[in-house]
Amino acid sequence: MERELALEIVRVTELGALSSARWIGRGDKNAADDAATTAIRSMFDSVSIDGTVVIGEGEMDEAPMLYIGEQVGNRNGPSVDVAVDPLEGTEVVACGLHNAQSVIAIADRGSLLHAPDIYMEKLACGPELAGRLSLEDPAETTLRKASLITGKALSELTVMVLDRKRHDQLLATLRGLGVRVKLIGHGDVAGAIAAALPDSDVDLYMGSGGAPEGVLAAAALKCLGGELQGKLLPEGPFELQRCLMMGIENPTRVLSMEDMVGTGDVIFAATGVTSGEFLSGVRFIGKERAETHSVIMRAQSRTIRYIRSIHFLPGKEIPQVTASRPDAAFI
Ligand SMILES: O=P(O)(O)OC[C@H]1O[C@](O)(COP(=O)(O)O)[C@@H](O)[C@@H]1O
Repeated sequence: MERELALEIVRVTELGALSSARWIGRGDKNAADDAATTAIRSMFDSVSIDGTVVIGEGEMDEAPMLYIGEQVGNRNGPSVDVAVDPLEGTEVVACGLHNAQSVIAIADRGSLLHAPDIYMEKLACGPELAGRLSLEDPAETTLRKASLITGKALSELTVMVLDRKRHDQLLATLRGLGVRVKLIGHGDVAGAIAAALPDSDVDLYMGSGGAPEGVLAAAALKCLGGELQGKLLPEGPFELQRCLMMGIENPTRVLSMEDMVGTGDVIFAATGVTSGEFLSGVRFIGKERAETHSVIMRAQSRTIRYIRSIHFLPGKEIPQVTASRPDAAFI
């Protein structure tokens, strides 16, 4: 993949973020998601790829746009798989909370795992720990190994975890060991990435979240030299069947980076919608301008590029919040 493609991709996440940011704090997560999806779908038409969505807004019968199998791009470029979450953190935007992003990863055709929309157990870490931990180990063993490898005392390790009831047992173990726990309300793509950024204070990301988000995070971690191991958690025969239909033969085995993102090049881009672990959110400046913060990374070079953009809004197709919404009077 040409490196210039990274810049084309980040333009797409920027527009997704700008469009959904109009909906911050308006209590309407579907409208926020629709705005990002519509913007990203239209912007993809100008991107120089022959892309197929493998992770998107759902199956063709569930989603009008960015559905699994949809062709995107202007066909004037490489054949790639596309994983896209137009708005990672729909609830976050609806409630005006932290950690929402527009996220896209592209990789050579056939590289990205077709992950069903079910939960996945995740263990993510940075380059120092990559290849040296196992999701099969109990949490305590993982922490003790991490402590030995990094030379940090258990009390100096920081683990990021989604704040969910289902993680009570994990949290009890971590607290019992004396490690520092950073809880996040939503947005585990950013959470997993935090474990691998060179300037981050997070050592590990642990716990379960969405499987599609797991693949997106794995794409980012590949660009950072980190690792994400995942284990799908199908609940009941329907979800199990869904895994099989998506070509995952043994749905409960541990999935490696290679299983999730292949061995070739990957480009990952994200733009903050609300401020989070490593990206600031959209800031509207007066009536005509808005500022965005994005990251673009490429596995081949492992450069991490942060882009701050000041957009001139009249020149962009950003859907307005419609007058029928309760707070439209303030727009
Ligand atoms: O809220 P749950 O059911 O625990 O699911 C966790 C998932 O939800 C998120 O926090 C937000 O997902 P959405 O964008 O679908 O709202 C993900 O980052 C995470 O993987």
